[in-house]
Amino acid sequence: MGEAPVFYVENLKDRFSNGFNLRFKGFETSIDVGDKTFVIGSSNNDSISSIEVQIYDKSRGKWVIPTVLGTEPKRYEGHSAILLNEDRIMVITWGSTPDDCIWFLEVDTEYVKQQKKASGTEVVAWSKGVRGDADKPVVISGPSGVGKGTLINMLMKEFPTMFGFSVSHTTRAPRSMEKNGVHYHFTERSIMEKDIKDGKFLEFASVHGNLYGTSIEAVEAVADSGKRCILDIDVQGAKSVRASSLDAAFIFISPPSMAKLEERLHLRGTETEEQIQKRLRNAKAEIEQGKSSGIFDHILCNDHLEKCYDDLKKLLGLDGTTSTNPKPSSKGINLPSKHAVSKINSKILIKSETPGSGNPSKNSIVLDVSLLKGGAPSRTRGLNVYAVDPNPFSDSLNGIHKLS
Ligand SMILES: Nc1ncnc2c1ncn2[C@@H]1O[C@H](COP(=O)(O)OP(=O)(O)OP(=O)(O)O)[C@@H](O)[C@H]1O
Ligand SMILES: Nc1nc2c(ncn2[C@@H]2O[C@H](COP(=O)(O)O)[C@@H](O)[C@H]2O)c(=O)[nH]1
Repeated sequence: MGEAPVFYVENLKDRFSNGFNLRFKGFETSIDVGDKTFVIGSSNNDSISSIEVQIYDKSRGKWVIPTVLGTEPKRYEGHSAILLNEDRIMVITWGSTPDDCIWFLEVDTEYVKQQKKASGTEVVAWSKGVRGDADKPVVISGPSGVGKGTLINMLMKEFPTMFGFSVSHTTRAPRSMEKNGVHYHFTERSIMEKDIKDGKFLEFASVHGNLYGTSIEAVEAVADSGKRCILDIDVQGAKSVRASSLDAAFIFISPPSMAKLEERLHLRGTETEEQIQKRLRNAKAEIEQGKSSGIFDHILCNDHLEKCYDDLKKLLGLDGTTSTNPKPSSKGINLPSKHAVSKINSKILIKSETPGSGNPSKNSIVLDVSLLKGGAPSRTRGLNVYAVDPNPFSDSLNGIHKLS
């Protein structure tokens, strides 16, 4: 069954020819969501062009400038926009690189609703689209010394192209073998506190007397590399991530006994006796919470390391029953710079607006958004992009033949 293509992009200048004082100097699009019109426009200041958002509240007849969360798209020549699921606007920037051209402005997702409630203001949030099928992040938690880091290192060594580590920030001093930017971003408390206040952290917690936290940027960096993100965080952090809109798998590692945990901390030799005792006191509460709070999807006991590692791999589908070959990549496909966008079901057709510009496979692209995962406050994953051979007799996607 063919359906009429839906093209929501309208030019505000045609629609509101007078009366509204938009501060955009260049290109803008407007999208209606319920009783609000979201106007996305370029504001040019000499060399830099970035995207800004204004909302027209039709029921109140008022313009609102929302709080904009997340990193917004940079430098573009123009953009197309289309509404998805009544809660996010897909923005395709013109002339950006393949890795940087698909963005989502979330206007009514769970995350945005939470932020609106918390701030009492109008909020929208940017999330960059990442091509491909990277699986959801994995949160690994458990008491200090249980072996989280050891298990994660084994995983990253065996599957280097599959997993990426979310490098946390901490105010604790580096251990002798630890490198800044690799094991942690070692930082001063005042700087970290300011960044937390500025909304740069997905979660943070005071752990054993120091501040630890996962920046949104750390998780985004892994998603951008196309890898599955692994977070090594304490139980309080896991609880915060669980309450956030980051869709993740939560695994708790428990020790075989407190005596074994103490022995491991002593053998590791990275803390003073006083610090070890503090970590052991905290461990009791963490184990209780880990096992009973319902935060975690899975609990693994790290008694014998190899056995625990095998169990972890099974949980992650890496026990040989699932292919670990890299999934086909759509990373290299360029979107036509100036284009028209239409939507049928979960497929967005992008057609070049530059006539006679050569190979049709370069001009017509389909974005399949049926498997979107994640979103603000991190990346939106699961975007599949392919070139198509458009049927010249039909504007509907029924006539499209996949090329790649
Ligand atoms: N199953 C195991 N049996 C014996 N020793 C282990 C086992 N797993 C890990 N270890 C050892 O225990 C010590 C603590 O492990 P690791 O540093 O990985 O713990 P962690 O959970 O990451 O701790 P922290 O939260 O403090 O960073 C290390 O010396 C490691 O080699
Ligand atoms: N809530 C968070 N906890 C974190 C983060 N990074 C690490 N951790 C946890 O802290 C303790 C101690 O770590 P150590 O390196 O000092 O031994 C451990 O349980 C980690 O899981 C974070 O970003 N957020």
